[in-house]
Amino acid sequence: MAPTEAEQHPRKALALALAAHDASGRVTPIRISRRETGEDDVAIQVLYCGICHSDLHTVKNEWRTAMYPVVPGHEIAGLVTDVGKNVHKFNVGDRVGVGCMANTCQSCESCEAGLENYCSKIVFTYNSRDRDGTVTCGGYSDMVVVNQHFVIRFPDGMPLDKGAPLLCAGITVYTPMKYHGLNEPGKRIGVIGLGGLGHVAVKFAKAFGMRVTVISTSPEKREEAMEKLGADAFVVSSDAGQMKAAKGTMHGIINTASASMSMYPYLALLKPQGKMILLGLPEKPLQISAFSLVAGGKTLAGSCMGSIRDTQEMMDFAAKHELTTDIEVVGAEDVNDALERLAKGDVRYRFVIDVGNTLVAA
Ligand SMILES: NC(=O)C1=CN([C@@H]2O[C@H](COP(=O)(O)OP(=O)(O)OC[C@H]3O[C@@H](n4cnc5c(N)ncnc54)[C@H](OP(=O)(O)O)[C@@H]3O)[C@@H](O)[C@H]2O)C=CC1
Ligand SMILES: O=C/C=C/c1ccc(O)c(O)c1
Ligand SMILES: [Zn+2]
Ligand SMILES: [Zn+2]
Repeated sequence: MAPTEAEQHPRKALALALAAHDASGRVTPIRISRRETGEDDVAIQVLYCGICHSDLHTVKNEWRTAMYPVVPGHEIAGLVTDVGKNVHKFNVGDRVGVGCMANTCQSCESCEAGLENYCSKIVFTYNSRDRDGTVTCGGYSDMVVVNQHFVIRFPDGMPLDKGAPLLCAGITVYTPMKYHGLNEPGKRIGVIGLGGLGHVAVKFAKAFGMRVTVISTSPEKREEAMEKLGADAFVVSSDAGQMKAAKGTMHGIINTASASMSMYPYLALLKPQGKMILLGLPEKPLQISAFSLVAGGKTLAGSCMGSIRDTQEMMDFAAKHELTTDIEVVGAEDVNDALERLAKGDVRYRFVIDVGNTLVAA
């Protein structure tokens, strides 16, 4: 494997990674450089990394932002291998994780308010311009080096493989539930899209004591949604009768659909003054009529990932409730197959790469 031009850190450690090189989205093994562990850094041996639909949008350049070669992965779980001299919170051997953010300015209004996820200078974990001018590489890689502020502690007893997807999918659904009052026992919440984010949304909503309706394009997910995940109701969005029966029943909806949609039938499911929180980031615009919001005094909001403080809170809440994710573990050699299956919705409900055992030099 030839070193690539991504090997540009002046003081560096070499790492093995899977990178996409063009909009086919196919990944191949490459060597990349990581900066040496800085004073405030934590070096982590990656053992597991979830495959988020954002990885797929990015490697296929659906958001027109790809800076190839792209090394995706922001649901990273592993072990600390080295810490900088200013790091006192973590020790070698600790079980840790990294989510969507690798750095922020830590001084703007959002950062000061503990909402780093809305920092205008955010450095995403991958495909983002880092402070030193290099492009960040994510967790489809055997090691990462991250500023200590962005490292999350795995609670005792939470498995690294099933816990990894909480670092993006988990915090992304937990945050809007917390900030929009969609965590109150007895309230009825809808979850659009039973995928990586959606299935975790159902689990958090049930842990909060809510009544949950899944709104899905996939009738075959009904039984599992209700019997395994604990959803209280399941509505097939293409079934006009089911959608009509569910009209006006929901206090809030968490919308995780990865593809564009007409919002009209979904907004009709909200009670008056209900809220829909958009999480999905489809490449094409959504269709929406003003009447579907104005007439019922409804709110349409967006939410992006979550703060570091909330991520740790979410992990601790999940551990307390024995809440993890439903995963299919794949080897590094099967990541392209997994990406193709994710594009088709053929996963229950998150692929997680067994990086530690399978991403090894040939
Ligand atoms: N806001 C944020 O901070 C974040 C946003 N995201 C974005 O959220 C989206 C979901 O991510 P993830 O859960 O990983 O993706 P998944 O592919 O795992 O799940 C998406 C689900 O959306 C549903 N869906 C697909 N197409 C349509 C459609 N045309 N109409 C309605 N529903 C549809 C499917 O569920 P079903 O079969 O039940 O219909 C599918 O399983 C992505 O766009 C991702 O980029 C991800 C993380 C953070
Ligand atoms: O999977 C999470 C991705 C979130 C995200 C939000 C906003 C944005 O511009 C991105 O590139 C990614
Ligand atoms: Zn993600
Ligand atoms: Zn900031």
